[in-house]
Amino acid sequence: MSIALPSPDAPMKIGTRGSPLALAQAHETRDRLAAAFDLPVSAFEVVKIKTTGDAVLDRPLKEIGGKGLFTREIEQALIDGAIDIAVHSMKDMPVAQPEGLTLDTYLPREDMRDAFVSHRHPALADLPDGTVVGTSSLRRRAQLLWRRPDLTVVEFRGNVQTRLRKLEDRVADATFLAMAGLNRLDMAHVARGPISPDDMLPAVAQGAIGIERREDDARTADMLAAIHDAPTATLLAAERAFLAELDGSCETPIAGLAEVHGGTLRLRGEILRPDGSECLSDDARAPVEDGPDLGREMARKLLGQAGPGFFDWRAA
Ligand SMILES: NCc1[nH]cc(CCC(=O)O)c1CC(=O)O
Repeated sequence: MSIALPSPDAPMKIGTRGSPLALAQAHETRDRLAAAFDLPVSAFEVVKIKTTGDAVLDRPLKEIGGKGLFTREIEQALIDGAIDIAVHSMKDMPVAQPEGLTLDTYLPREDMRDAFVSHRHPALADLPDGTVVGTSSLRRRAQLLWRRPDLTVVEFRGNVQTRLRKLEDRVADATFLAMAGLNRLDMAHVARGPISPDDMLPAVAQGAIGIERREDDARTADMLAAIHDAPTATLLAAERAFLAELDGSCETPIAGLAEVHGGTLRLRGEILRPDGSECLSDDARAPVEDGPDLGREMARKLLGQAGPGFFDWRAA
């Protein structure tokens, strides 16, 4: 196989959102590609793209609505040929991609756990009755209220830096962030520590970076194959099959986590009512290659337990 590699004169264009975390993820992708092909980083150009989700900061995400809030403009740039690859947090990605695009390259998964962040309280378990916590994640809100109905949850939008400032301003006394994001920003020190998945099951695909390309772009496909992490793909195949069968989007409180130990895949899944009044969960094991089947089965089982009405609030 011989492929024409990108060069400083004809760089590969890497599309990304402009947030510090998105840029860190784009740079990690660039550095892995440069290392794999012994290219200078100047053979790559990082192109910042503003999305609807970045532009609208004054409303809760669920009100702006729609799938692909943080991805639509980036995927359009890919389709238009303005960029060659797009780097995404897999947890923000819908299960299906637009016609003509492929999303099947993953970097090695970072820490998939949520982090507890608070200036005033050392741990989630120590939060006094009635503490005000901030999150814009429907999943974290529902999980917190399920375990701790006494807590007051307030909307907390913005990037990591914005959220930390809101804690300082005492808009809330604790918040939750993905460990992966903090690690990639070299900001793990702002967390009191990771939260065990037993206490807060992470979002499907949390901590994984995915790289999207045009389906018919063979050179890019060949290059991406060199940095793809197959173990991460195994985990995400199970988790995203679970999500797909639930027809999940960012409007639905869903959690899912796959892990492989000794050749066996363990999948934990959870669906909740947004107000935390009900939580349905499952925990099952299967041979590694059966992860997607296990994900679909688990989703159907939970949907069966939920019965009609569980997701009715979505229609409102
Ligand atoms: N919804 C925003 C988002 N998308 C991905 C991450 C973190 C990185 C990751 O999970 O890979 C975050 C921020 C957060 O949850 O703290």
